[in-house]
Order: sequence, then C-alpha cells, then structure tokens
Amino acid sequence: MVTVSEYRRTIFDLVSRLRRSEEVPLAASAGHVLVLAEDVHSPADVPPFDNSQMDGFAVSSEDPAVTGAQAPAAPAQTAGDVRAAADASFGGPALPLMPMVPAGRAPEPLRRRHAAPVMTGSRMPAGADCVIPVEQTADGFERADAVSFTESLGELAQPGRFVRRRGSDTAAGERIARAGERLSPALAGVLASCGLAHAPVWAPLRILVVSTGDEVVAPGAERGEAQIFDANGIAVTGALMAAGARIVATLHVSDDPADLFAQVGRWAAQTDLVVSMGGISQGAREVIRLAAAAEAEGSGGAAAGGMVFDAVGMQPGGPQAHGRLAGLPWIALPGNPVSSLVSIEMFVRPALLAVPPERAPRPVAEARLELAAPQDSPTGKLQVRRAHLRPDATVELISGPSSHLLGAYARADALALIGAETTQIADGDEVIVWSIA
Ligand SMILES: Nc1nc2c(c(=O)[nH]1)N[C@H]1C(S)=C(S)[C@@H](COP(=O)(O)OP(=O)(O)OC[C@H]3O[C@@H](n4cnc5c(N)ncnc54)[C@H](O)[C@@H]3O)O[C@H]1N2
Ligand code: MOO
Repeated sequence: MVTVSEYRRTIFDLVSRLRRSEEVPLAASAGHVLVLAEDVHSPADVPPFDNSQMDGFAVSSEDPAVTGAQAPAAPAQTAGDVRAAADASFGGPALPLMPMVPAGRAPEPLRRRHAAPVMTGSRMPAGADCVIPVEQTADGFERADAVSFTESLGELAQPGRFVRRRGSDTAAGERIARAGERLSPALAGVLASCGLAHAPVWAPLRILVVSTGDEVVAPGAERGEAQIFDANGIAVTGALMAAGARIVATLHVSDDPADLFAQVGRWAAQTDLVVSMGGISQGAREVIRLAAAAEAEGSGGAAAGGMVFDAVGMQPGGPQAHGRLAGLPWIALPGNPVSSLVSIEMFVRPALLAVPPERAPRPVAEARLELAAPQDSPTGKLQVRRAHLRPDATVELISGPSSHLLGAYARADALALIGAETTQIADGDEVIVWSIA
C-alpha cells in the first residue's frame, strides 16, 4: 500500500512535469487563481518620492520661522508677507504661501519662511520635511497668500510628521514575492505599485474532466430507474477551478472504453491533463481499467507508459490511478463523490498550487475531538473525516465516514485527519485538522 505522502509526491511530480511558466498581464490576472513561478523583486521605490499624508501645508521644521531664529531684517516684499505679518500681530503664527501643489504636479522648492499647500499624495517640495494638516490652520485653503496656524509652529512642524517617505512601502531591489506564492489581489497591487505590468506565473493547466459510468446521467436529464445524477462532474470541475485549473470540458463517458477514447480524443489537442472519476476499483466493468488494459494490449503488452493502479493508505479515496491514457497525462480518482473530492484535496489541489508535498496545503490546527462514543478507524489508513472546527479548537465530525455522503462534505469547513496508526478515536482526542473553508 502506498502512503498518502508518497502519493502526494507522485501526483506533485506528475503535475510538475506539465507546468510551464508565463508572464500574465496583471490587468488580466484578477479573479484567477495564479501561483508565482519565480521570485519577484521591486524595480523601484514605493512610494517613488516623499509625499504628503494629509491635505495641509508643507513646511520645513528647520525653517527660522519654526525654530524661532531671527530673520535678518528685511522689508516685507509680497502681499503674503504683509498678511502673515498682520496675522502674527493677532497672536497666531502665520506663513506666506507658495503656489499650491496638487497631487501629480512637480512642486518648486520650498522658500524660507514659507509654506506650500499640499494635498494627500502631493510630492513634497524640496526643503520641506513635514506637513501641517489643514485642520490645524485658522483659515484652511481659503486664502492663496498666507496661512495662519492654531498652535505654535514649533509644536506643529516636527520633522517627518505626516510625510510618507520614499521607499517606505517597498524599497527598490527588495524581494516582494517568492516563487510559489499565490498572486493575491493585494500582491498583484504591490507589483503594480512598483510599475510592473506582468507577473511570472505558472500557466493554468488545461484539464479535461471526465466522469464515468453507465449509471450516471446529467442533472436535469431523464434518469433511468437504476441511475443517479452526475454530482462529480460539477463538484470536481469546481474544485479544480478553485485550485487554478482551466477546464477544457467536463465530459461524461459510459463504461465502454471505446466511448472514452472517442470523446477524450476530440479534446486531446487542447488538454494538458485529464482528471477522471470512477472506473478504477475491482468491478467487472471499470472503464479506466478496461481502457488502460486495451491500450496495453494494443501496444503488445508493454504498458506504453500506461496507468498505474494504486491502493493508497487513505479512507476515503483508497483506490487511485495515474499515468498516461489515450495519449494524455491522466489522474484517475475514485468515483464516490466524497472520495473524489478528498483525493483532490489531498493530492491534486496541492500539486496544482505548486505546494511542495512536505508542506501542508491548508491552514492546519490541532483540535480536540467531540465524540459521543468511541469509533473505530481503519488500520494503516489515514482517515479523512468531514468536520466542523470551532473557534475554541474543538472539532465535531459531520456524518459517518461513508464516501457517498456528499451533503456532509458540503456542510464541512474542515477535514479531521485521523492518523494511519490510530485504530480508535474517542472524545477529547487531539487530532490534526485542515481548514477547508
Ligand atoms: N470489491 C471492491 N469494491 C470496491 C472497493 C474495493 O476495494 N473492492 N473499493 C471501494 C471504494 S473505497 C471506492 S472509493 C470505490 C471506487 O470505485 P470506482 O472508482 O471504480 O468508482 P465507481 O465504481 O465508478 O463508482 C463508485 C461509486 O460512486 C458513484 N459515482 C460514480 N460516478 C459518479 C458521479 N459522477 N456522480 C455521482 N456518483 C458517482 C457510483 O455510482 C458508485 O456508487 O469502489 C468501492 N468498491
Ligand atoms: O475509499 Mo472509497 O474512496 O472509501 O469510498
């Protein structure tokens, strides 16, 4: 029997061989699940220049009007100087104004004993090192010639106050993301803020989803009296898309291998990988087994790269197969709906998201089981149970272990992992839980 970690490695390697990197335009990345293929370094400082954090007035904390140093006696020269002198005579400190600096406009250097009106995001004039918010002035932006302040300039004009320094968010040359990280909206924004228009990502794999079985009909179609509706096609397609796959098509094939070869063949040119559900266990009409056997026979008994059928030490999701079929890389999941979704969670999703097999692909918690009565757990198999994780780190199992109980999976926000060596679980046991919410 193959262990869960061995099989995760197998599927990771299979998927890794199919990966290729591409430069995705950030403008086209929104809403997609993308993983960085390389580290990214910033080509520039962000912010690219010192700028104001407030609507207000840029001044210099070293200006003599702030430090109280006596100005050399000079006659007032501008209307602003005259007003400022007049304001000062009313007791409030005041400064003549330079032209306003709207955000986006390059300012002229600050003159001595002057203030420059600035807006949030305006580039700081050379020589200015702090901003006095408009709320701390008597007359706001009403006057173009001068501004008077509500407190002493010594109080208000502290070096660096309300200034966002160049490079304070991201410094030029800094690594802003690592290979393997998800391109989240925030991270895409960071790249954009540095001036990058593209991101190096793993191209989404083009996956053909194949559900199998004569007993399966499309939801909404006429159902024969021994038939069921196709839950896997819908659920697996969604689960793969949520892990970043691009779905080429979702097919349903019968138990006849000829149908499988014909339908899959039509999509082969556009497909990187097939993920199928069902048809791999011990029955007499397992379509994946039959198709693999037919191919092996056609190639004179050599398995032609063929399919490997495994028994993985996991419940649900014990039967698994992988390899090549119909000329395509192929991952064959078991057909029970919970088994196929758990298999995606444990093997396929981590591989698609390029999470190395030794790392947990979901947030992991330790939690205490709440259980009315002890239950057996299968020997030598990791038991994966649908569960609800509570904020107090207790975990409640949802339904029994049967792999047809898809409703219980839909209600679960966590998977409780009961170790392969555990043969019985009881109330209060500590278990590892993956959050899948
Ligand atoms: N003699 C044995 N029988 C079975 C074994 C075993 O070891 N020996 N393993 C069991 C386990 S565990 C699983 S899991 C299943 C896996 O079987 P297959 O992968 O061959 O899947 P199927 O037989 O095709 O289907 C299993 C089950 O799931 C239903 N199903 C299939 N497709 C869909 C679909 N698209 N939507 C909803 N439900 C689907 C199907 O009707 C079956 O009930 O084998 C056990 N048997
Ligand atoms: O392993 Mo099957 O996947 O239990 O139902």
